[in-house]
Amino acid sequence: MKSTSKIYTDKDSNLDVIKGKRIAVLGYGSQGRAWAQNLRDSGLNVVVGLEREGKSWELTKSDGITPLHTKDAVKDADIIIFLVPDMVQRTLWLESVQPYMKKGADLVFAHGFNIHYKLIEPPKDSDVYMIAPKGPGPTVREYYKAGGGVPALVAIHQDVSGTALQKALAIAKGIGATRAGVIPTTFKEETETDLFGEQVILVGGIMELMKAAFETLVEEGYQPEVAYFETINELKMLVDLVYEKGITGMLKAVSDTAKYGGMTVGKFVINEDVRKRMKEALQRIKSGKFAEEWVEEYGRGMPTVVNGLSQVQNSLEEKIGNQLKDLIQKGKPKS
Ligand SMILES: NC(=O)C1=CN([C@@H]2O[C@H](COP(=O)(O)OP(=O)(O)OC[C@H]3O[C@@H](n4cnc5c(N)ncnc54)[C@H](O)[C@@H]3O)[C@@H](O)[C@H]2O)C=CC1
Ligand SMILES: CC(=O)[C@](C)(O)C(=O)O
Ligand SMILES: [Mg+2]
Ligand SMILES: [Mg+2]
Repeated sequence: MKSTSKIYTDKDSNLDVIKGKRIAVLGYGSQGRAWAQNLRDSGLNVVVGLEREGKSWELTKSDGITPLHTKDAVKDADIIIFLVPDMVQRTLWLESVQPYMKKGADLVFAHGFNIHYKLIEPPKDSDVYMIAPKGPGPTVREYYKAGGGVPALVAIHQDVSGTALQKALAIAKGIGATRAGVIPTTFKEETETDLFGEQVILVGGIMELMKAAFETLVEEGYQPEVAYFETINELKMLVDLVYEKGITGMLKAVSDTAKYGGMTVGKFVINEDVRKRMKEALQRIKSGKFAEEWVEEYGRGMPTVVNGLSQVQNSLEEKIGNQLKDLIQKGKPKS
């Protein structure tokens, strides 16, 4: 184990290093919309670069930010931030950024995928760095507006100017991340851990665990509504406890019966075999096999993602969840 050498906060970062510099945020989706608005509200000079005048274009304007065609946005930009989907970045780079950008402009990422797997090979005279928020875009915006911030990782791939870290921390401050904390990492560590996290726990692991538990109860004849509350809806309340008070806090809030059952049966279900598979999943990420497979899937129009989404949408648990939605919302505290 090697712990972090430093956690950066507001006092380690200074917006002045990038004040007045022209920042082009490419893409206006989950992260792009949050970053552009947070950076603008932090007093920085932001434009948004988009390929087409469609939905994102209109949204940008209605949020009070100037949308430009990508090539016009990058033309005068000092800092170019890639916030389009990972699989779109290479083509965007080759067709609309590289030929038009100012020599030596900074290239900035929110995830290391394209640099780490060498889908983008940046020019030698650019600073290349990453600020990777550890949370979804809408949360990055929501926390910032409320005076807080979502924690992030920073990494430097190329530091030609000698000031890449200061600039990365200034952007982290501009999006609110230093109000929480920013941990230094490498493109390799961020990419591999981010992919691992979303595959085995945050997205893949939790989703399959919820589905498997729900279906087990329903197959055994229990009412789907009861199964939904038990295996899907209540998860948020327990995760919230972990978020606020740690695993210990969660354990203290549940009954002794749940503590005993959880401690013994948890290990029986999530056993050594599961850990072996987690290692296998990590191995596929480290070897580049996962990246290769994903690039190929994307090239075929993402059939697995499209079909998977429609299967989830049409599943019994989603139907039950939708039926119970009003009732669940009614019980939530109004804040
Ligand atoms: N979604 C998230 O919460 C997180 C995302 N990231 C990273 O942030 C980056 C952006 O991801 P998201 O915000 O999820 O992207 P997204 O999928 O929300 O981006 C959509 C936006 O990208 C643009 N776009 C989409 N397709 C395009 C195309 N074919 N050509 C040109 N522009 C196109 C449009 O402006 C659209 O609004 C990625 O590197 C991702 O790994 C990092 C942390 C969390
Ligand atoms: C939200 C986030 O951090 C993820 C799961 O890694 C992603 O959306 O790629
Ligand atoms: Mg992530
Ligand atoms: Mg991710």
